[in-house]
Amino acid sequence: MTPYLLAIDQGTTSSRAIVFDQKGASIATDQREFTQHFPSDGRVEHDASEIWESTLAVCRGVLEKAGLDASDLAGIGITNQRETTVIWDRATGKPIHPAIVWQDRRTASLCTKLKTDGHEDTVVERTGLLIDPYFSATKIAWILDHVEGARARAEAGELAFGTVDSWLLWNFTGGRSHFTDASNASRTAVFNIHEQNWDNELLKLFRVPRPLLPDVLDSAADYGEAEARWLGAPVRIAGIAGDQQAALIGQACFKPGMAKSTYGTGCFLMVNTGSKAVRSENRLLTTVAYRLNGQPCYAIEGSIFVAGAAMQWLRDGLKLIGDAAESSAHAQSVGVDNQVYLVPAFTGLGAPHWDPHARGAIMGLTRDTGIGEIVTAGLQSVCYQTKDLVRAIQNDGAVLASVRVDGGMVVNDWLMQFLADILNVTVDRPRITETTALGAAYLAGLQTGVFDSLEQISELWECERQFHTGMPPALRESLYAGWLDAVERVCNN
Ligand SMILES: Nc1ncnc2c1ncn2[C@@H]1O[C@H](COP(=O)(O)OP(=O)(O)O)[C@@H](O)[C@H]1O
Ligand SMILES: O=P(O)(O)OC[C@H](O)CO
Repeated sequence: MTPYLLAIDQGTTSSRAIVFDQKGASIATDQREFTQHFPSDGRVEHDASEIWESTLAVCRGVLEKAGLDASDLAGIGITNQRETTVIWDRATGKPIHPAIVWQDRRTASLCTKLKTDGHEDTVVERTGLLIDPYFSATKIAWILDHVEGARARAEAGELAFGTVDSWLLWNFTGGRSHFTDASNASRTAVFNIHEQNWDNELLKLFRVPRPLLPDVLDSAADYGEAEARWLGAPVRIAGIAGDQQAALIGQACFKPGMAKSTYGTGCFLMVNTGSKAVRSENRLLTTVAYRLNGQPCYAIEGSIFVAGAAMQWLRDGLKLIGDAAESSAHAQSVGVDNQVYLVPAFTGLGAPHWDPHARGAIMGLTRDTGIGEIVTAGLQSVCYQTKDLVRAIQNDGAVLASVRVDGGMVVNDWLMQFLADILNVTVDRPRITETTALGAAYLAGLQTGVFDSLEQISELWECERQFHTGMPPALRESLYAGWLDAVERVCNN
């Protein structure tokens, strides 16, 4: 059997494809950024066709770079930005509206109304989520209410909804497969994570017609075949997971208590809770980490909307840096204790604050504040936000001895050291930081027989560097107290 696996990582800002071998080593990578559309305050859209075209381009590109043909692949694993909502016409395969991205806040007032009407408890109980514009359900309703005739067409079964995994699968299979996996379904707010099916009462509450929805499969499953016209030969699509869940798998966090934190556009901390769906008392989410052989494994998740996006804003919006990597030099010269706080609530605040109306701020400015202080505060905000999550997790009773990190930001040593310092938790950076794609490859590998078991996968994980705290407790406390004060000022709750 051919040992290569193609992982597609369709992220918020770029589409990536990586070929892995049977040892989990990456053979070649291809990546393409695509257009971000910000039509007005709080709105974020993608062109779903551009998502598909960029994905196809990187799949072709990576095979060329690896010097492989599609027939050399055992299978494809797809991982994706989650919650982002695409609705398309089943007959033409064309989207009826731009994709509404997970960061989009346009449904904030609808969410407030649903909360005021007392529905949040049912949603938390059944889905593990909260009522927030972040999740797909209100985005689906918004499209159906704003595209002429869409609601009637959805009821009549003429339209299909998908998160990005389903959209890519539909395109790869020429419209033959309309599926998603349990981890992606668990981010829609209409999937009952305990019963593992779409919840009729929630579908009614959010006004989501059942005929729109894909069937939900295990994360390692036979999803269909990518047609030969795309990559030159048919290839099995054998694994799907939301990108944060895929990172948990790529980090081999298979045992309860194991945690990973991913630093890309946003930051997502996840702790495996095994077969138990633990309900957070501190406004964290309960989610499906993965489902294998019909058995769901659950996780607690803290989601932060802006992490690397703050660096992008400093680079592209304020033009204070030419490149995200320049942030390290600024931070090294400024140091940790500069009293400037940047709260990057550009699209509201996620866990544990959940305030869609909050907006960003920079506080503590003095006459001698310069570019360095602001850039450093941007980096520090990522760590302070993680501390908010870790505190919530610890208040829920979890013991976090260490956290495995990944994502584009973790190459920044200064950031990783400050993270360990402020969390007072050991930070483990793996040798392979492309864990999201790796997780998708592992799922496809499990289904196609390239990998036998989760135990075998666990043995492939290797630590590249550990960061231990060296910060005096009093400094940690005073820095964090300043952050809490800054956050309180931007919240409207
Ligand atoms: N050296 C660095 N220091 C700080 N941030 C960085 C560094 N290198 C990249 N980044 C940030 O990491 C993010 C990219 O991470 P990535 O995991 O590719 O994101 P995504 O998957 O969300 O598109 C960008 O927001 C970028 O600003
Ligand atoms: O594209 P990323 O890596 O920022 O991840 C997006 C998340 O899946 C949103 O929930």
